[in-house]
Amino acid sequence: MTAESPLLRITDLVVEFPTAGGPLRAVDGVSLEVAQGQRVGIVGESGSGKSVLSRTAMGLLGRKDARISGEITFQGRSLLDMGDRQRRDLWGREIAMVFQDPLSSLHPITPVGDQIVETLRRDPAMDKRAARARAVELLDMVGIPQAERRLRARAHELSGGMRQRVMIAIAVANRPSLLFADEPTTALDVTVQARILELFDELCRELSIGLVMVSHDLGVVAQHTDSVAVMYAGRIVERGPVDDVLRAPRMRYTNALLAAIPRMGEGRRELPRPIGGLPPDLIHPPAGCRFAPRCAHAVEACADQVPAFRPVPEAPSHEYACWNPASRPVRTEEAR
Ligand SMILES: Nc1ncnc2c1ncn2[C@@H]1O[C@H](COP(=O)(O)OP(=O)(O)OP(=O)(O)O)[C@@H](O)[C@H]1O
Repeated sequence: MTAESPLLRITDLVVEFPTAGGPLRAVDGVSLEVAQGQRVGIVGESGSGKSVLSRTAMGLLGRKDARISGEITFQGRSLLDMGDRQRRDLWGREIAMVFQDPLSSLHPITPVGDQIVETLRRDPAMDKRAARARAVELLDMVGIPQAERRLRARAHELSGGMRQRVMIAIAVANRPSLLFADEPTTALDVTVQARILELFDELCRELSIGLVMVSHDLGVVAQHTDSVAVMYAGRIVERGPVDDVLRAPRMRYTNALLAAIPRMGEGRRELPRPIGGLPPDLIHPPAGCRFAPRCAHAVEACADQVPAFRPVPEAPSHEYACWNPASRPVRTEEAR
């Protein structure tokens, strides 16, 4: 992550929802940076705050929806203080999004080609003819065969993988600098998933797009991101270059997440070990380390003192928040 001018900078973000039981802090003091062309993964158990964090960073969740404090800047401009119109201008041009379910994002009746053309024509310099030619190029670029013919197809006439490719073509149509992908391949079968993830890799490399990928799948993040932030109960508890964090995790929860991955066909001897216990109540979270009540390695400090981020001495961009960290890689061979 570059310190000078990241594409996206999130500083001390808190997102709190009012609920009948009291304020629920879904994101609690998160800071994160994404540089141009950098692929950042956000991982964590269900309910850890990944989607709320990314939806707030995209500007989909704002002060009207929740109590938000902290700062989010995109290319130096504050996203939280931006008016709706300015924000809409950014979407589809500078900031793009791909979600799990393309059917709900694509129009059911309008041919996909027209939907791409419409996105392209947000640029006033783009006439209809040029937009159509560019739409063919885009479908071709995302690996849709017979692109010219496919322009006329409607969403339901395409397979799940093709629909996700169309969504990606729309997302990158105006060469955004930042792309959010929330569980982008979860609904797809493994082979299609691999091709789509390779496509993201290519797009980030060739168009220098910064990518924020939310995923519960550590294997996907290990192979298709440069750095990773591990979330637990609204906080980032470990972060850094993906190879360091997932090969040599220090925070016990990251270890537990890795141990919980089911693996097939690798001749493994150990069975996946699901994380015991339940995530904490975010209205009344534990006082110290939030993972402590479920952690087999908890020491006295964990119960009432929040662990601060500490760098790993031999790899200082790898940081973790744990009072009793793993002293060396515990399950190195399983990280990938
Ligand atoms: N609009 C809302 N009002 C109240 N609570 C909410 C709201 N949206 C999310 N939450 C709560 O915020 C917490 C974080 O949710 P979030 O969806 O970000 O988790 P996640 O890590 O993305 O989970 P998953 O992997 O299941 O999508 C959860 O406890 C969730 O119930």
